[in-house]
Amino acid sequence: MKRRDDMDKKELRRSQLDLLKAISPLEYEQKCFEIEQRFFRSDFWKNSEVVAVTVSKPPEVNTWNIIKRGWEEGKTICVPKCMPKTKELIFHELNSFQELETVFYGLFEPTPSITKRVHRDSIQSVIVPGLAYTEKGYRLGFGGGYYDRFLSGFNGHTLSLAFSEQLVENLPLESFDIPVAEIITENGRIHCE
Ligand SMILES: Nc1nc2c(c(=O)[nH]1)N(C=O)[C@@H](CNc1ccc(C(=O)N[C@@H](CCC(=O)O)C(=O)O)cc1)CN2
Ligand SMILES: Nc1ncnc2c1ncn2[C@@H]1O[C@H](COP(=O)(O)OP(=O)(O)OP(=O)(O)O)[C@@H](O)[C@H]1O
Repeated sequence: MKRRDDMDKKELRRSQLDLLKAISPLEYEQKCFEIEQRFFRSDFWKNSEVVAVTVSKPPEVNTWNIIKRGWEEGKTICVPKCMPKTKELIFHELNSFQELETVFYGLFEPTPSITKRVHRDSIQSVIVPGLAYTEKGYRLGFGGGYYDRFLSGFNGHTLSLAFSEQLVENLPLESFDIPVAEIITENGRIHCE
């Protein structure tokens, strides 16, 4: 039987996704632009040479321009690959969108045979994805527990990009949940620590 918190989370995921899907295309573009602009001005971005980021899929905040800007600025951009059996997340250096492949869930992942693996210790900063966040930086993800596992033992900087619609009063918290240090929305920056 599923635990009560898991059921809550499942419902929360569904309702957050519905909320995000209801953002109109023009509003989506504008908010993504504002989040991006604020992000590029942040110390997080300026001080990170090796950055881990997901390849976004709507209705998530768009990360494609961040990847491109990173390449322009000579940063090392690492993107995640899921290991479904162990629920482990590994990162590979991405230098072209053509190095991506679709493995499952309609998500883009690095093609392992043509990209170099980057170990966790070499990653300075991680942009952590999620569906909902509290102002303390706690996060509801897609449910794999991939980032919770990756972040336990990660000592670098963490940040999430979110629409203000993704900020919630509270979330069902569990012992393994690791908060992100800051959140950038179209309206401002939240310092969580
Ligand atoms: N763009 C993007 N890429 C990303 C993430 C993300 O949030 N956004 N991830 C962030 O972690 C990882 C992928 N996360 C995943 C999380 C769960 C499942 C999955 O298989 N889910 C179950 C349902 C789980 C549930 O609802 O309880 C399934 O579909 O069977 C797949 C991928 C890595 N890449
Ligand atoms: N550090 C960990 N060690 C072992 N199991 C974990 C850890 N973190 C999470 N899990 C397991 O992973 C499952 C999914 O966790 P959770 O619902 O918190 O995922 P999520 O935060 O929504 O997803 P993600 O971290 O991928 O964005 C849970 O059943 C949990 O037991």
